[in-house]
Amino acid sequence: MSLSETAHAKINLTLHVTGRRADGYHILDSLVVFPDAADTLSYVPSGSPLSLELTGRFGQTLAGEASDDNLVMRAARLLADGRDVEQTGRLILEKNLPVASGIGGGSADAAATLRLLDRAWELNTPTERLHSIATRLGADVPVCLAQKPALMGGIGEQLAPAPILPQCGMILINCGEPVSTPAVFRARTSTFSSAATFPAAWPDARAMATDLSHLTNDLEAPACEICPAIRTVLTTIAALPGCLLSRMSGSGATCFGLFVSAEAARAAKDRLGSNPAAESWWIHAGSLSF
Ligand SMILES: C[C@@](CO)(OP(=O)(O)O)[C@H](O)COP(=O)(O)OP(=O)(O)OC[C@H]1O[C@@H](n2ccc(N)nc2=O)[C@H](O)[C@@H]1O
Ligand SMILES: Nc1ncnc2c1ncn2[C@@H]1O[C@H](COP(=O)(O)OP(=O)(O)O)[C@@H](O)[C@H]1O
Repeated sequence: MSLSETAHAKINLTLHVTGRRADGYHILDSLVVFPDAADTLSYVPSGSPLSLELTGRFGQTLAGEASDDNLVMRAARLLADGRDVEQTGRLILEKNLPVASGIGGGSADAAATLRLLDRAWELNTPTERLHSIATRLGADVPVCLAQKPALMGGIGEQLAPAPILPQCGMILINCGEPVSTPAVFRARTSTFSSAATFPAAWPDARAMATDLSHLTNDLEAPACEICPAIRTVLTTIAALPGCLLSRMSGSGATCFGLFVSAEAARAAKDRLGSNPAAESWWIHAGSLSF
């Protein structure tokens, strides 16, 4: 019987860089949410050694890289490490999310692999061990394990519950240019922000957008220097009817717009049809998955 997992995109509603560790990694303070845009990872049992097939709009983007280097296969190997498990079966990754785009697609796939193979191989791995494996795979992988809104600290491994979020809609736009995360961290100025403070809950999307507008993504300015097309996307989103807030996610280049509802976000997406620049963009409109 085949099994599958949904790997939701990760969006940093805010991202403050508050410090830097001796090893060069940056200390972050970020409010993270998960919209309904996602990759899908499936597992089909077989007696053959574990393999990975890539499908979906962005499958070809990853096809040039060795399958063993894919975060899915790296996650599988780490999960099996030191366990009595035969690493067999077919993994099929439907890659719907743009690659190297600030929405943690690879991290979401790695986390989905840990959840999926833990079930498929009947490992019952303790949560703390899954978290520790996730941390070794990448700074964004731990938050993608539960795919729940979270306040992310440390370099990404410290997780606390997010404020209670209101219903809202979100549009995501990626201009198609991959952006290197280390390059964006390197391009930032040397100043650090303080950690953000949040209320316990927001009554509605407007109140949330107002509070978020006083906070920042500290990687947005350096990413715009590296990839000026991000500015065009941000301006386009901000001008959409009903947009409450526009901002870049992670290290870019994907930007999001907040709306009162998924319907409002979809209506705004329809308006983009008349924008010639949008023809080559990846655009998603929907809601947050709680
Ligand atoms: C910036 C963020 C914000 O959520 O998102 P993305 O832009 O990747 O989506 C993440 O911290 C990215 O997490 P992830 O993509 O897993 O990073 P990793 O593979 O662990 O690290 C890639 C590189 O980014 C830099 N890095 C990453 C995380 C961090 N807290 N400090 C850093 O300085 C380091 O140069 C590191 O070598
Ligand atoms: N399953 C995967 N999906 C996306 N990228 C992957 C995957 N496996 C390995 N990678 C590598 O990880 C890098 C970061 O990808 P990604 O997670 O999409 O970036 P971001 O966190 O900025 O959205 C890519 O450049 C790619 O080479």
